[in-house]
Amino acid sequence: MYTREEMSDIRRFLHAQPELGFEEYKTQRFLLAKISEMPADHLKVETWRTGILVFVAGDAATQTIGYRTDMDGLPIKEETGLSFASQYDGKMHACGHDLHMTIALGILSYYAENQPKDNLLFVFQPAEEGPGGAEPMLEADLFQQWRPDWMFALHIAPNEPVGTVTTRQGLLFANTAEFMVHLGGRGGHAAYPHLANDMVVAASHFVTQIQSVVARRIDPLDSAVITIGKIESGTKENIIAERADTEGTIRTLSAEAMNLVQEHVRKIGAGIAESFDCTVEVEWGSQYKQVWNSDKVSSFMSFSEASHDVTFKQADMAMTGEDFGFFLEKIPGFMFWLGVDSPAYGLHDPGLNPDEGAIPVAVHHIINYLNDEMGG
Ligand SMILES: CC(=O)N[C@@H](CCC[C@H](N)C(=O)O)C(=O)O
Repeated sequence: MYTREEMSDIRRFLHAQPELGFEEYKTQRFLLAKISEMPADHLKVETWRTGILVFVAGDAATQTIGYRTDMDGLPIKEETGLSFASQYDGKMHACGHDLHMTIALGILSYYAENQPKDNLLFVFQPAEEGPGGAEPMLEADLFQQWRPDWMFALHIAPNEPVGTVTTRQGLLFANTAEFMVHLGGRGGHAAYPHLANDMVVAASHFVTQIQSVVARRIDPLDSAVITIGKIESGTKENIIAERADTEGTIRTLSAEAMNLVQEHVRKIGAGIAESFDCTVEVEWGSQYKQVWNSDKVSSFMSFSEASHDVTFKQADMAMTGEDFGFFLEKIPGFMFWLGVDSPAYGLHDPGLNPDEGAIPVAVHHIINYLNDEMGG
């Protein structure tokens, strides 16, 4: 089994070479190389696109338990100043997937040396940040052949100290939908606005108006978020822009609220086209299912509460999204947060700097929990 230092080396190597969704080629090669160094007697290893599945055969199996990690980085320029910072300009592991992969490898290295009683399936899943690897992976014959009876995963929590795990039964993460809105009008000279059709102004109205959907269309006792993370428009201060392209994401606690927000984004887009006499195209990107923890989470919560190695806290619902929700829609299981103590720089922040002390904490806690679940 890996030492703390070996796991730190693995994490730093992965951190230095983040790759975007379905481009995790070097990541996959590195993980396969690490797995190939482990005793292989009871392991079966297969690749699926840029992901990997490792089936660990139990010696008296009555069930298969799945453990999933995501693999991709984000299009963010790293600003941590760390010695092992990203070597790829404009890409960063800013959501902790480098830690998630290291923890999965750490647990796997233990079970490669210590055959478990039950079967285990280690799921190295690409493209969590987008376009979404969970849904097609779940449908793949390879996954179905080893389909686990239940499965779980973790996500780093920058706002919690190392040694803390938090989760809850029921809804943990929100429903999400990415959208792109393209507005097209007529460009022209800045001095003659009446002869043009300014898409900077149209896009500004669109962005402002959709905020009223959350304030005025959603039941205040329900919840929704609309964030526009990107706007591209124009070329120069004295040229009226003929195009504006916006990208955003919707988060809701309920499927009903998601349908309602999507309907109003479409309607507001059509209204902008009408009032600004321009064209509008609303495009939908990946849409993730909520992360719903089944009652399988209760054994993890009571095990963690009783554990001397971690402090357990009840989690609140979060508006983050996770395509692990697709697995949990079909297979019972749960997700939990792992404290990594980076309160000043959260998820998707160029300064995110998780404490690596969380890696051995997670590896040992999960091994202890799995052994307990397998009756060991
Ligand atoms: C945990 C986390 O940060 N997850 C991402 C998931 C991406 C969802 C999707 N690409 C979207 O933006 O709708 C998150 O942004 O919550």
